[in-house]
Amino acid sequence: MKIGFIGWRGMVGSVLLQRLHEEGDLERLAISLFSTSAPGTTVSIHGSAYDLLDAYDLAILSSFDLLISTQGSDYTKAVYQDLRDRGWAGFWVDASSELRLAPDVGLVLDPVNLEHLEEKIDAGIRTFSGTNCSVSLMLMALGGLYEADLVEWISSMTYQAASGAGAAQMRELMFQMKAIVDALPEDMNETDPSVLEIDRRVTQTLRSADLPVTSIGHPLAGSALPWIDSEMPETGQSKEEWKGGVETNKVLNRLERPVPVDGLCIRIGSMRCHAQAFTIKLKRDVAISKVEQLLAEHNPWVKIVPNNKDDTLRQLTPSAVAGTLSIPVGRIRKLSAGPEYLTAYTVGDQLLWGAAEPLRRMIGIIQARAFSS
Ligand SMILES: NC(=O)C1=CN([C@@H]2O[C@H](COP(=O)(O)OP(=O)(O)OC[C@H]3O[C@@H](n4cnc5c(N)ncnc54)[C@H](OP(=O)(O)O)[C@@H]3O)[C@@H](O)[C@H]2O)C=CC1
Ligand SMILES: N[C@@H](CC(=O)OP(=O)(O)O)C(=O)O
Repeated sequence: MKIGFIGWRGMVGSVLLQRLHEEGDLERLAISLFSTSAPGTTVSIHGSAYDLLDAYDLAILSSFDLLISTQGSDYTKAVYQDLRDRGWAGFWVDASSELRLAPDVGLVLDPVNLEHLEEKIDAGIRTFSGTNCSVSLMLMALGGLYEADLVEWISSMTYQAASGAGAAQMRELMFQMKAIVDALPEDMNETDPSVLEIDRRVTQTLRSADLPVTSIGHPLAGSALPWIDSEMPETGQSKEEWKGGVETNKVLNRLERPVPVDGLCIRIGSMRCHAQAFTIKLKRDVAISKVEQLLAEHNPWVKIVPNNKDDTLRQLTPSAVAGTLSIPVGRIRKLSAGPEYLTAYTVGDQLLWGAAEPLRRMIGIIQARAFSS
């Protein structure tokens, strides 16, 4: 199987490259790298030299059996249809949202929908997309409840990291934090200035025209932004909130009889971990011990965090989870609204399970299903 990778230099792409290297896939699969900006040059990555191929050369692209793109929607728009129009029948695996909702495109999240993905490959589907990061992370965390068909509806309130908006936003978040710190006296000690003076300076900095906001658009450090992505017509939802419902049901192959998923999506000053607080209406009263068992048994990455203060604050935070594949789920308890109302909270690295890891695993699934003799 001849594999080409476009977008390896970007944020999602470099995390994918790192994972391919860690798993030995990079060397074992002899992957070729493409570039939109510097074709013809040679780069050295993880000890191997790569001659970069031209990411806009349709003849070269169409000589590959599998193309994996983390280059973004604009690139997909620019080449994907032209490739298909010239008869290319290889596999296209894409991180962007460009093709996700097309009927003949599968959404990749194999710990949740492996059988469905295999059926699609067998049925001749050759285009697959990664799912929205909040959706992937929610399904990794709550897959056990969906699998047991216990979910009547879910409200998901998200706390999303800067990385979901892009590398420039992650950098700008740090510059905003620096501007805040720079506004405080250098010789500040435990008592001087007063906390009210500190607060005054912080607020003044956040409202200042000098605060760097070119990428994020607004102060995010020391603040929170309750709108992610564009506005959807009529419903009042942000596009990120809308994706929560549609993409969840597409991953679960339930577009005909969808489970309602809705809530507010909030950008916070976390670097690369999204957190989500769920209110779940169960179809029936299920004991907490059973809920925990279903969640824990669903996949090897989900981890139940006991609902106490110490475990929660040690294990269920972006600082504990960033850079790992772990999907901790905690704060699991029944709400006072009634025995069918459950709450839970999860944290996940949005560049790993939220973006790169499902794509990496899809390479192996395609190889096993379509290329093993
Ligand atoms: N499924 C999911 O959950 C998520 C998906 N995404 C999607 O993944 C796609 C890629 O996003 P992201 O990784 O943030 O894109 P980036 O902007 O980080 O990278 C995209 C491309 O930009 C080019 N580039 C230009 N300047 C630089 C630079 N200084 N450093 C690195 N690359 C540079 C590179 O192309 P070249 O080498 O050819 O010049 C690179 O491949 C998007 O469609 C995004 O929506 C993002 C987050 C989560
Ligand atoms: N929109 C997500 C990132 C993401 O997954 O985007 P997309 O659905 O376009 O892949 C965020 O900002 O956190």
